[in-house]
Amino acid sequence: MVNITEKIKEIEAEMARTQKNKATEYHLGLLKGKLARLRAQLLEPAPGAGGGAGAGFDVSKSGDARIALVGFPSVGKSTFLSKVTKTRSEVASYSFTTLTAIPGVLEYGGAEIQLLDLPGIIEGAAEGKGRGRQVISAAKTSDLILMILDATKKAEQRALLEAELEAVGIRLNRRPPNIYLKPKKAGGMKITFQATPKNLDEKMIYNILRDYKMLNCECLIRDDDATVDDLIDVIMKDHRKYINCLYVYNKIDSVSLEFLDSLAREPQTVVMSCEMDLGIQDVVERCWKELNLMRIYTKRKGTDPEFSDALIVRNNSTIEDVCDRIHRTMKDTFKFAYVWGASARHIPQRVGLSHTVADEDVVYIVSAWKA
Ligand SMILES: Nc1nc2c(ncn2[C@@H]2O[C@H](COP(=O)(O)OP(=O)(O)OP(=O)(O)O)[C@@H](O)[C@H]2O)c(=O)[nH]1
Ligand SMILES: [K+]
Ligand SMILES: [Mg+2]
Repeated sequence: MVNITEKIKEIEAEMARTQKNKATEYHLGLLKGKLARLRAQLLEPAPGAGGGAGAGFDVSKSGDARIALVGFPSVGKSTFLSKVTKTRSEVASYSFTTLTAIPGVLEYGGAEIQLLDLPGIIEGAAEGKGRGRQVISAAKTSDLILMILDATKKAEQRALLEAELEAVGIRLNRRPPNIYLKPKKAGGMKITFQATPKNLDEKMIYNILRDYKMLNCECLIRDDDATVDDLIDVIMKDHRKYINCLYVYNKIDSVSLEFLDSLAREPQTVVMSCEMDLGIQDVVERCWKELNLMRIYTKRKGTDPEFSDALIVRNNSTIEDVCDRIHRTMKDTFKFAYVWGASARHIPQRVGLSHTVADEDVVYIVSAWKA
Protein backbone atom coordinates (compact mmCIF):
# COMPACT_ATOMS: atom_id res chain seq x y z
CA MET A 1 0.00 0.00 0.00
CA VAL A 2 2.86 2.34 0.88
CA ASN A 3 4.26 1.54 -2.52
CA ILE A 4 1.13 2.67 -4.33
CA THR A 5 0.92 5.89 -2.32
CA GLU A 6 4.57 6.57 -3.15
CA LYS A 7 4.00 5.90 -6.83
CA ILE A 8 0.98 8.21 -6.85
CA LYS A 9 3.05 10.95 -5.23
CA GLU A 10 5.80 10.48 -7.85
CA ILE A 11 3.36 10.75 -10.74
CA GLU A 12 1.62 13.74 -9.22
CA ALA A 13 4.97 15.44 -8.76
CA GLU A 14 5.92 14.71 -12.35
CA MET A 15 2.60 16.10 -13.57
CA ALA A 16 3.06 19.20 -11.44
CA ARG A 17 6.48 19.97 -12.89
CA THR A 18 5.43 19.23 -16.48
CA GLN A 19 4.33 22.39 -18.22
CA LYS A 20 1.00 22.12 -19.97
CA ASN A 21 1.36 22.68 -23.72
CA LYS A 22 0.75 20.97 -27.04
CA ALA A 23 4.09 19.11 -26.85
CA THR A 24 3.50 17.66 -23.37
CA GLU A 25 -0.22 17.04 -23.75
CA TYR A 26 0.39 13.50 -24.84
CA HIS A 27 2.78 12.65 -22.00
CA LEU A 28 0.39 14.19 -19.46
CA GLY A 29 -2.44 12.09 -20.88
CA LEU A 30 -0.47 8.91 -20.24
CA LEU A 31 0.44 10.03 -16.72
CA LYS A 32 -3.23 10.67 -16.00
CA GLY A 33 -4.00 7.15 -17.14
CA LYS A 34 -1.40 5.68 -14.79
CA LEU A 35 -2.61 7.81 -11.91
CA ALA A 36 -6.22 6.69 -12.36
CA ARG A 37 -5.14 3.04 -12.31
CA LEU A 38 -3.13 3.45 -9.12
CA ARG A 39 -5.94 5.27 -7.34
CA ALA A 40 -8.29 2.43 -8.17
CA GLN A 41 -5.82 0.01 -6.56
CA LEU A 42 -5.75 2.17 -3.47
CA LEU A 43 -9.45 1.53 -3.00
CA GLU A 44 -9.08 -2.24 -3.22
CA PRO A 45 -9.13 -3.81 0.24
CA ALA A 46 -5.71 -4.87 1.53
CA PRO A 47 -4.92 -8.60 1.16
CA GLY A 48 -6.53 -10.47 4.05
CA ALA A 49 -8.75 -7.52 4.97
CA GLY A 50 -11.80 -9.60 4.23
CA GLY A 51 -12.89 -7.60 1.20
CA GLY A 52 -15.60 -5.66 3.04
CA ALA A 53 -15.93 -1.93 3.41
CA GLY A 54 -14.26 -2.14 6.83
CA ALA A 55 -15.47 -2.36 10.41
CA GLY A 56 -18.35 -0.01 11.09
CA PHE A 57 -18.93 0.73 7.41
CA ASP A 58 -20.53 -2.45 6.10
CA VAL A 59 -24.13 -1.29 6.57
CA SER A 60 -26.49 -3.34 4.46
CA LYS A 61 -28.72 -1.53 2.03
CA SER A 62 -32.38 -1.27 2.92
CA GLY A 63 -35.44 0.58 1.68
CA ASP A 64 -36.03 2.00 -1.76
CA ALA A 65 -32.83 4.04 -2.14
CA ARG A 66 -29.73 5.12 -0.25
CA ILE A 67 -28.52 8.68 0.35
CA ALA A 68 -25.03 9.32 1.74
CA LEU A 69 -24.25 12.41 3.86
CA VAL A 70 -20.78 13.57 2.91
CA GLY A 71 -18.93 16.58 4.24
CA PHE A 72 -16.10 18.03 6.27
CA PRO A 73 -16.22 17.51 10.06
CA SER A 74 -18.80 19.41 12.13
CA VAL A 75 -20.89 20.76 9.25
CA GLY A 76 -24.03 19.22 10.79
CA LYS A 77 -24.40 15.83 9.09
CA SER A 78 -25.46 14.04 12.26
CA THR A 79 -27.72 16.92 13.29
CA PHE A 80 -29.52 16.55 9.94
CA LEU A 81 -29.86 12.76 10.26
CA SER A 82 -31.29 13.14 13.76
CA LYS A 83 -33.76 15.73 12.43
CA VAL A 84 -35.24 13.78 9.55
CA THR A 85 -35.08 10.18 10.87
CA LYS A 86 -35.90 8.44 14.13
CA THR A 87 -32.22 7.58 14.54
CA ARG A 88 -30.13 9.61 16.98
CA SER A 89 -26.56 10.09 15.79
CA GLU A 90 -24.20 11.77 18.23
CA VAL A 91 -23.85 15.53 17.72
CA ALA A 92 -21.01 17.60 19.19
CA SER A 93 -19.03 20.74 18.47
CA TYR A 94 -15.74 18.88 17.92
CA SER A 95 -14.55 17.22 14.69
CA PHE A 96 -14.87 13.46 14.09
CA THR A 97 -17.73 12.97 16.50
CA THR A 98 -19.11 10.34 14.12
CA LEU A 99 -16.66 7.51 13.54
CA THR A 100 -18.71 4.88 11.70
CA ALA A 101 -21.57 4.78 9.19
CA ILE A 102 -24.89 5.37 10.96
CA PRO A 103 -28.00 4.42 8.97
CA GLY A 104 -31.39 6.03 9.48
CA VAL A 105 -34.69 5.73 7.63
CA LEU A 106 -36.30 8.73 5.99
CA GLU A 107 -39.99 8.12 5.38
CA TYR A 108 -41.38 9.99 2.42
CA GLY A 109 -44.99 9.39 1.48
CA GLY A 110 -44.84 5.62 1.79
CA ALA A 111 -41.29 5.36 0.41
CA GLU A 112 -38.41 4.41 2.70
CA ILE A 113 -35.05 5.99 2.00
CA GLN A 114 -31.93 4.92 3.83
CA LEU A 115 -29.85 7.90 4.99
CA LEU A 116 -26.25 7.15 5.81
CA ASP A 117 -24.53 9.48 8.26
CA LEU A 118 -20.77 9.28 7.77
CA PRO A 119 -17.66 10.54 9.54
CA GLY A 120 -16.36 13.88 8.31
CA ILE A 121 -13.74 13.66 5.61
CA ILE A 122 -10.69 15.82 5.24
CA GLU A 123 -8.37 16.79 2.43
CA GLY A 124 -6.38 13.75 1.41
CA ALA A 125 -9.26 11.41 2.28
CA ALA A 126 -9.01 9.69 -1.09
CA GLU A 127 -5.45 8.65 -0.24
CA GLY A 128 -6.64 7.15 3.01
CA LYS A 129 -6.30 10.04 5.43
CA GLY A 130 -8.57 9.63 8.43
CA ARG A 131 -11.15 7.04 7.52
CA GLY A 132 -11.52 8.81 4.24
CA ARG A 133 -11.28 5.77 2.08
CA GLN A 134 -14.03 3.89 3.93
CA VAL A 135 -16.22 6.98 3.95
CA ILE A 136 -15.86 7.53 0.23
CA SER A 137 -16.38 3.82 -0.50
CA ALA A 138 -19.63 4.01 1.47
CA ALA A 139 -20.66 7.12 -0.48
CA LYS A 140 -19.95 5.21 -3.70
CA THR A 141 -22.71 2.73 -2.83
CA SER A 142 -25.36 5.45 -2.62
CA ASP A 143 -27.99 6.55 -5.13
CA LEU A 144 -27.57 10.20 -4.19
CA ILE A 145 -24.86 12.14 -2.39
CA LEU A 146 -25.92 14.95 -0.10
CA MET A 147 -22.86 17.12 0.20
CA ILE A 148 -23.35 18.97 3.47
CA LEU A 149 -21.45 22.26 3.54
CA ASP A 150 -21.03 24.87 6.26
CA ALA A 151 -22.38 28.19 4.96
CA THR A 152 -20.04 30.06 7.32
CA LYS A 153 -16.90 28.39 5.95
CA LYS A 154 -14.83 29.24 2.87
CA ALA A 155 -16.25 28.56 -0.59
CA GLU A 156 -13.30 26.28 -1.46
CA GLN A 157 -14.67 23.50 0.75
CA ARG A 158 -16.97 22.38 -2.01
CA ALA A 159 -14.28 22.04 -4.71
CA LEU A 160 -11.98 20.24 -2.26
CA LEU A 161 -14.64 17.66 -1.45
CA GLU A 162 -15.52 17.22 -5.11
CA ALA A 163 -11.86 16.56 -5.89
CA GLU A 164 -11.67 13.87 -3.18
CA LEU A 165 -14.74 12.11 -4.58
CA GLU A 166 -13.54 12.44 -8.18
CA ALA A 167 -10.20 10.94 -7.19
CA VAL A 168 -11.80 7.62 -6.32
CA GLY A 169 -13.93 7.42 -9.42
CA ILE A 170 -17.16 9.08 -8.33
CA ARG A 171 -18.57 11.32 -11.07
CA LEU A 172 -21.01 13.89 -9.73
CA ASN A 173 -24.01 15.10 -11.74
CA ARG A 174 -22.61 13.71 -14.98
CA ARG A 175 -23.50 11.07 -17.55
CA PRO A 176 -21.01 8.44 -18.75
CA PRO A 177 -18.93 9.75 -21.71
CA ASN A 178 -20.30 9.10 -25.17
CA ILE A 179 -17.55 6.68 -26.19
CA TYR A 180 -18.18 3.14 -27.35
CA LEU A 181 -15.48 0.69 -26.29
CA LYS A 182 -15.69 -3.04 -26.77
CA PRO A 183 -12.86 -5.44 -25.94
CA LYS A 184 -12.24 -8.15 -28.55
CA LYS A 185 -10.40 -11.49 -28.51
CA ALA A 186 -8.32 -10.70 -31.59
CA GLY A 187 -8.10 -8.40 -34.60
CA GLY A 188 -6.11 -5.52 -33.11
CA MET A 189 -7.40 -2.05 -32.35
CA LYS A 190 -10.06 -0.38 -34.42
CA ILE A 191 -10.36 3.32 -33.62
CA THR A 192 -13.07 5.30 -35.39
CA PHE A 193 -14.60 8.77 -35.03
CA GLN A 194 -18.14 9.96 -35.46
CA ALA A 195 -16.91 13.53 -34.97
CA THR A 196 -13.33 14.78 -35.08
CA PRO A 197 -12.29 15.29 -31.45
CA LYS A 198 -10.70 18.61 -30.54
CA ASN A 199 -8.72 17.25 -27.60
CA LEU A 200 -7.78 13.74 -28.71
CA ASP A 201 -5.98 12.17 -31.65
CA GLU A 202 -5.64 8.62 -32.86
CA LYS A 203 -2.08 8.22 -31.64
CA MET A 204 -2.99 9.26 -28.12
CA ILE A 205 -6.02 6.98 -28.02
CA TYR A 206 -3.90 4.14 -29.35
CA ASN A 207 -1.24 4.62 -26.69
CA ILE A 208 -3.67 4.92 -23.81
CA LEU A 209 -5.52 1.79 -24.89
CA ARG A 210 -2.18 0.00 -25.22
CA ASP A 211 -1.16 1.20 -21.78
CA TYR A 212 -4.29 -0.47 -20.42
CA LYS A 213 -3.42 -3.63 -22.38
CA MET A 214 -6.48 -3.27 -24.58
CA LEU A 215 -4.67 -4.41 -27.70
CA ASN A 216 -7.78 -5.89 -29.29
CA CYS A 217 -10.80 -3.66 -29.16
CA GLU A 218 -13.25 -1.47 -31.01
CA CYS A 219 -13.30 2.19 -29.96
CA LEU A 220 -15.75 4.73 -31.36
CA ILE A 221 -15.45 8.37 -30.28
CA ARG A 222 -18.90 9.90 -30.72
CA ASP A 223 -18.44 13.48 -29.44
CA ASP A 224 -15.98 16.09 -30.67
CA ASP A 225 -15.35 17.30 -27.11
CA ALA A 226 -14.24 13.91 -25.75
CA THR A 227 -11.11 14.19 -23.58
CA VAL A 228 -8.38 11.91 -22.27
CA ASP A 229 -10.24 11.80 -18.95
CA ASP A 230 -13.39 10.64 -20.73
CA LEU A 231 -11.51 7.84 -22.46
CA ILE A 232 -9.94 6.73 -19.18
CA ASP A 233 -13.36 6.79 -17.48
CA VAL A 234 -14.72 4.50 -20.18
CA ILE A 235 -11.76 2.12 -19.93
CA MET A 236 -12.11 2.10 -16.13
CA LYS A 237 -15.89 1.87 -16.18
CA ASP A 238 -15.95 -0.83 -13.49
CA HIS A 239 -14.36 1.67 -11.10
CA ARG A 240 -16.52 4.64 -12.04
CA LYS A 241 -19.84 5.56 -10.50
CA TYR A 242 -22.11 8.31 -11.81
CA ILE A 243 -24.06 9.71 -8.87
CA ASN A 244 -26.27 12.78 -8.56
CA CYS A 245 -25.19 15.22 -5.89
CA LEU A 246 -27.15 17.89 -4.08
CA TYR A 247 -25.16 20.65 -2.37
CA VAL A 248 -26.72 21.49 0.99
CA TYR A 249 -25.49 24.55 2.86
CA ASN A 250 -26.25 24.25 6.59
CA LYS A 251 -25.97 26.89 9.36
CA ILE A 252 -27.58 29.66 7.31
CA ASP A 253 -28.66 31.15 10.65
CA SER A 254 -25.11 32.52 10.86
CA VAL A 255 -24.72 34.26 7.48
CA SER A 256 -26.03 37.49 5.99
CA LEU A 257 -29.20 37.54 3.94
CA GLU A 258 -27.29 38.70 0.85
CA PHE A 259 -24.88 35.81 1.06
CA LEU A 260 -27.70 33.36 1.72
CA ASP A 261 -29.48 34.62 -1.39
CA SER A 262 -26.41 34.10 -3.57
CA LEU A 263 -25.88 30.56 -2.23
CA ALA A 264 -29.49 29.59 -2.83
CA ARG A 265 -29.23 30.61 -6.49
CA GLU A 266 -26.41 28.21 -7.29
CA PRO A 267 -27.38 25.14 -9.34
CA GLN A 268 -28.11 21.86 -7.51
CA THR A 269 -28.04 23.75 -4.23
CA VAL A 270 -30.34 23.98 -1.20
CA VAL A 271 -29.87 25.90 2.02
CA MET A 272 -30.96 25.04 5.57
CA SER A 273 -30.45 25.61 9.24
CA CYS A 274 -30.85 22.50 11.34
CA GLU A 275 -30.61 24.62 14.46
CA MET A 276 -33.39 27.03 13.48
CA ASP A 277 -35.40 24.33 11.72
CA LEU A 278 -35.29 26.24 8.42
CA GLY A 279 -35.47 24.65 4.96
CA ILE A 280 -35.36 21.04 6.20
CA GLN A 281 -38.50 19.96 4.35
CA ASP A 282 -37.17 21.64 1.19
CA VAL A 283 -34.03 19.55 1.40
CA VAL A 284 -36.07 16.37 1.80
CA GLU A 285 -38.22 17.24 -1.21
CA ARG A 286 -35.20 18.06 -3.38
CA CYS A 287 -33.65 14.73 -2.38
CA TRP A 288 -36.72 12.92 -3.56
CA LYS A 289 -36.61 14.74 -6.92
CA GLU A 290 -32.93 13.96 -7.38
CA LEU A 291 -33.50 10.24 -6.80
CA ASN A 292 -35.69 10.12 -9.92
CA LEU A 293 -38.22 7.84 -8.33
CA MET A 294 -42.00 7.84 -8.12
CA ARG A 295 -44.47 6.57 -5.55
CA ILE A 296 -47.38 4.65 -6.98
CA TYR A 297 -50.25 3.66 -4.69
CA THR A 298 -52.20 0.59 -5.65
CA LYS A 299 -55.86 0.10 -4.98
CA ARG A 300 -58.15 -2.90 -4.94
CA LYS A 301 -61.80 -2.97 -5.88
CA GLY A 302 -63.97 -1.38 -3.21
CA THR A 303 -61.11 -0.38 -0.92
CA ASP A 304 -59.09 2.78 -0.36
CA PRO A 305 -55.57 3.05 -1.83
CA GLU A 306 -52.73 1.91 0.42
CA PHE A 307 -51.04 5.26 0.99
CA SER A 308 -48.77 3.89 3.71
CA ASP A 309 -47.20 1.39 1.35
CA ALA A 310 -46.03 2.85 -1.96
CA LEU A 311 -44.65 0.95 -4.90
CA ILE A 312 -41.41 2.64 -5.89
CA VAL A 313 -40.64 2.88 -9.61
CA ARG A 314 -38.24 4.96 -11.69
CA ASN A 315 -39.37 8.21 -13.27
CA ASN A 316 -41.14 7.80 -16.62
CA SER A 317 -42.28 4.28 -15.74
CA THR A 318 -45.34 2.80 -17.42
CA ILE A 319 -48.19 0.67 -16.15
CA GLU A 320 -46.17 -2.27 -17.46
CA ASP A 321 -43.30 -1.38 -15.08
CA VAL A 322 -45.80 -1.08 -12.23
CA CYS A 323 -47.13 -4.58 -13.06
CA ASP A 324 -43.57 -5.94 -13.07
CA ARG A 325 -42.94 -4.44 -9.63
CA ILE A 326 -46.05 -6.17 -8.26
CA HIS A 327 -45.43 -9.57 -9.78
CA ARG A 328 -43.41 -11.12 -12.59
CA THR A 329 -46.50 -12.60 -14.27
CA MET A 330 -48.91 -9.76 -13.52
CA LYS A 331 -48.98 -8.42 -17.06
CA ASP A 332 -49.88 -11.84 -18.53
CA THR A 333 -53.40 -11.49 -17.16
CA PHE A 334 -53.56 -7.69 -17.44
CA LYS A 335 -56.72 -6.33 -19.10
CA PHE A 336 -56.62 -2.61 -18.34
CA ALA A 337 -56.00 -0.24 -15.45
CA TYR A 338 -57.71 2.77 -13.92
CA VAL A 339 -55.47 5.69 -12.98
CA TRP A 340 -56.18 8.58 -10.62
CA GLY A 341 -53.64 11.40 -10.32
CA ALA A 342 -51.39 13.72 -12.30
CA SER A 343 -50.97 11.39 -15.28
CA ALA A 344 -54.71 10.90 -15.78
CA ARG A 345 -56.49 13.06 -18.37
CA HIS A 346 -59.77 12.50 -16.55
CA ILE A 347 -60.46 10.82 -13.22
CA PRO A 348 -60.17 7.89 -13.33
CA GLN A 349 -58.67 7.26 -16.75
CA ARG A 350 -58.82 3.78 -18.26
CA VAL A 351 -55.36 2.96 -19.65
CA GLY A 352 -53.24 0.19 -21.17
CA LEU A 353 -49.76 -1.14 -20.36
CA SER A 354 -47.94 1.66 -22.21
CA HIS A 355 -49.47 4.52 -20.15
CA THR A 356 -46.79 6.59 -18.38
CA VAL A 357 -47.59 7.12 -14.70
CA ALA A 358 -46.74 10.12 -12.49
CA ASP A 359 -45.54 10.48 -8.89
CA GLU A 360 -48.34 9.67 -6.40
CA ASP A 361 -50.72 8.23 -8.97
CA VAL A 362 -53.24 5.69 -7.72
CA VAL A 363 -53.48 2.62 -9.92
CA TYR A 364 -56.15 -0.07 -9.98
CA ILE A 365 -55.24 -3.01 -12.21
CA VAL A 366 -57.98 -5.13 -13.72
CA SER A 367 -56.89 -8.64 -14.60
CA ALA A 368 -58.58 -10.93 -17.11
CA TRP A 369 -60.16 -13.18 -14.50
CA LYS A 370 -61.41 -10.28 -12.38
CA ALA A 371 -63.23 -8.42 -15.14
N1 LIG B 1 -25.26 27.54 14.03
C1 LIG B 1 -25.61 26.31 13.69
N2 LIG B 1 -24.97 25.26 14.24
C2 LIG B 1 -25.35 24.01 13.85
C3 LIG B 1 -26.38 23.78 12.89
N3 LIG B 1 -26.49 22.46 12.70
C4 LIG B 1 -25.59 21.87 13.51
N4 LIG B 1 -24.90 22.78 14.21
C5 LIG B 1 -23.84 22.55 15.22
O1 LIG B 1 -22.66 22.13 14.54
C6 LIG B 1 -21.92 21.24 15.39
C7 LIG B 1 -21.57 19.96 14.63
O2 LIG B 1 -22.73 19.22 14.37
P1 LIG B 1 -22.67 17.67 14.01
O3 LIG B 1 -24.04 17.25 13.61
O4 LIG B 1 -22.00 16.90 15.09
O5 LIG B 1 -21.73 17.72 12.75
P2 LIG B 1 -21.15 16.48 11.89
O6 LIG B 1 -21.02 16.98 10.50
O7 LIG B 1 -21.96 15.26 12.10
O8 LIG B 1 -19.71 16.32 12.55
P3 LIG B 1 -18.69 15.03 12.53
O9 LIG B 1 -19.47 13.82 12.83
O10 LIG B 1 -17.72 15.38 13.61
O11 LIG B 1 -18.08 15.05 11.19
C8 LIG B 1 -22.78 20.99 16.62
O12 LIG B 1 -22.31 21.81 17.65
C9 LIG B 1 -24.16 21.42 16.17
O13 LIG B 1 -24.97 21.84 17.24
C10 LIG B 1 -27.03 24.95 12.33
O14 LIG B 1 -27.92 24.88 11.50
N5 LIG B 1 -26.59 26.17 12.76
K1 LIG C 1 -19.13 17.18 15.16
MG1 LIG D 1 -21.41 13.43 12.80
